[in-house]
Amino acid sequence: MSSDLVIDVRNVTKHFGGLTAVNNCSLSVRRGSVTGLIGPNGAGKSTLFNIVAGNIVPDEGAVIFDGADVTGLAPHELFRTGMLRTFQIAHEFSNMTALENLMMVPGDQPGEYLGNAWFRPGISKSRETEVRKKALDVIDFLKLGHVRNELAGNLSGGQKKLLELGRTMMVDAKVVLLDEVAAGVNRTLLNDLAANIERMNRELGYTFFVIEHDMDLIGRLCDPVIVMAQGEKIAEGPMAEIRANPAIVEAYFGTPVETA
Ligand SMILES: Nc1ncnc2c1ncn2[C@@H]1O[C@H](COP(=O)(O)OP(=O)(O)OP(=O)(O)O)[C@@H](O)[C@H]1O
Repeated sequence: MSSDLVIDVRNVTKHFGGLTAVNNCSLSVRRGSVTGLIGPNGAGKSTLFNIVAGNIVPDEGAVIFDGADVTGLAPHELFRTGMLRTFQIAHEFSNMTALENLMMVPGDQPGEYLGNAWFRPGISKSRETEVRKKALDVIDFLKLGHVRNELAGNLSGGQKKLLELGRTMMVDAKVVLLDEVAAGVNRTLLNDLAANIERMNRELGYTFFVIEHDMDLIGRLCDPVIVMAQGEKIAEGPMAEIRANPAIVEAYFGTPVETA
């Protein structure tokens, strides 16, 4: 075990019936890195990601998070250890403002929410003030001040993604799992989103593990990039190296990966 590794996937295998989606796969995410996971369709990326996030229990192998074996823990249990996956803002939250959404991030206890005395009559005023201040800091960091009182349901696709990122900042995640963050976001907002991920990483020290089909985004954000194919890790390195490896590009992408 190395304290440098925040996620350490060891010899993980997952079968679906007769199909081996993840095959004795080992990979790790270094603390402070933005690590990308790429590979062709059906390579096993989502399955591996779901195993790390606690949504799927592997048949074999272990997931070590921050030095502790977390194999088989449910997502809410992982949440409490500091591993967070961004999800689309749930439907019931779309009628709350951006600021309220941040204040509704779960706290340490199951069923507990950090903020908003309206939902938790017992919450102390000072606690609510503290959570509100934190939410405002997050809004400020992500430059969402102009929409802080806008209902989340009315935000643009990119603004919603920023708000999802903001929710991870409310609980000081040790690692953020980002799943297809570019999907449905236009280029301009994607730039904004990428810049914020970079700032969270460089200025605040967040670690990211990113699964993404957008190679430009992967190239911009991630180092290292891990390549999976047929359930196994086949390469790891800076995107420039991955792109320059004709065997990987041709065998696993079919066509050369365009340079950003
Ligand atoms: N719940 C499931 N039941 C049965 N087979 C599954 C299940 N989930 C994934 N698979 C299969 O496992 C293999 C790996 O799928 P997975 O979704 O992990 O790949 P991926 O690399 O994420 O692909 P994509 O880039 O297309 O999302 C595929 O052959 C897929 O059909």
